[in-house]
Amino acid sequence: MTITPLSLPQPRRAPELGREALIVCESLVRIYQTGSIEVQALQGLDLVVESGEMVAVVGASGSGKSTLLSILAGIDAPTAGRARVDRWDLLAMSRADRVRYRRHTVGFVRQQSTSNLVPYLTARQMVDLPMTAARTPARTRRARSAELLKALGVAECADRRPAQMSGGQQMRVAVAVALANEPRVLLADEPTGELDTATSAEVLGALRDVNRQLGVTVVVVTHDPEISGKVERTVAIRDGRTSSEVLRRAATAADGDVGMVAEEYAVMDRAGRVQVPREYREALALTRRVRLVLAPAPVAIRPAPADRP
Ligand SMILES: Nc1ncnc2c1ncn2[C@@H]1O[C@H](COP(=O)(O)OP(=O)(O)OP(=O)(O)O)[C@@H](O)[C@H]1O
Repeated sequence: MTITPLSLPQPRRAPELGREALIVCESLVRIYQTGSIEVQALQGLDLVVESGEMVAVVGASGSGKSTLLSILAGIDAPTAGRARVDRWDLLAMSRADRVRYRRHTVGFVRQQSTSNLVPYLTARQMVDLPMTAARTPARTRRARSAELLKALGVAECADRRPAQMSGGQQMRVAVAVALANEPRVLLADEPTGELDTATSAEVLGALRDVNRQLGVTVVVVTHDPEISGKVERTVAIRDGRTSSEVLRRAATAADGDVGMVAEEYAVMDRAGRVQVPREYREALALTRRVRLVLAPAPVAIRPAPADRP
């Protein structure tokens, strides 16, 4: 019997994953242990975010989105794998490093706007608080609070307490608080989860401004198609792994109109594993064995003859 070998081009050396990136997660694992029960919230997740990007993370309930964000926020520690943000290795941080990291490198906004805020403080006092903890001089603190509240469109709330603000204003003040110490990364967990459509659009606008005008890298976990459909990159998590990504870019049509084009990509991990989307598997009747073909496209995936109906 003769076996036709695959004819492969000379291998190119794979570059190190995300060497220049701001956020790199590789084969990230988080196992929660409750009694004798183990839950694998993250099962080898890969994620690379470049400095200056705005990325939405989507996925079904329980897929591991909040776990990922808590790890990136320095609140939770991974069980295994690699996670680096800026110069920080999130698996090897001391307690003191973790405090520094949370104070200066990342800002975190939670879903309930009220849980981000202190009920008896004004917006100005709340933005001041993280800077006081970082021993920023009073004059700089005053200037930065005013600047941030203005940049987020809530300057008129400076002397108001949370109860005197709308849900959208509370969320924008929470973003200002998260940005007080000039972090490079803003992490937001379902920031529009409790808001109506108009207010959600307002908060999305604020996150975009933070990204584009202040140059902060934004990672936002969301179920809200208003957010995930409007950012340049949406990463989907399934069962604790990144399964696919949608990239959006502006394109000019033949009639000269500029519109957004969205392209979906499957994500391949370091071991070369790709999850073929269910629609493709069903449409092509792919089951257990598949045939990989190198030409004419770089790689085509076809059903193995025996698996064909
Ligand atoms: N502290 C914990 N202890 C035990 N299990 C946990 C803990 N936190 C999360 N889990 C489990 O880990 C898995 C992932 O949870 P996670 O909250 O990250 O999902 P999610 O995608 O954010 O879900 P949702 O969209 O509902 O917020 C779930 O099965 C969850 O029950």
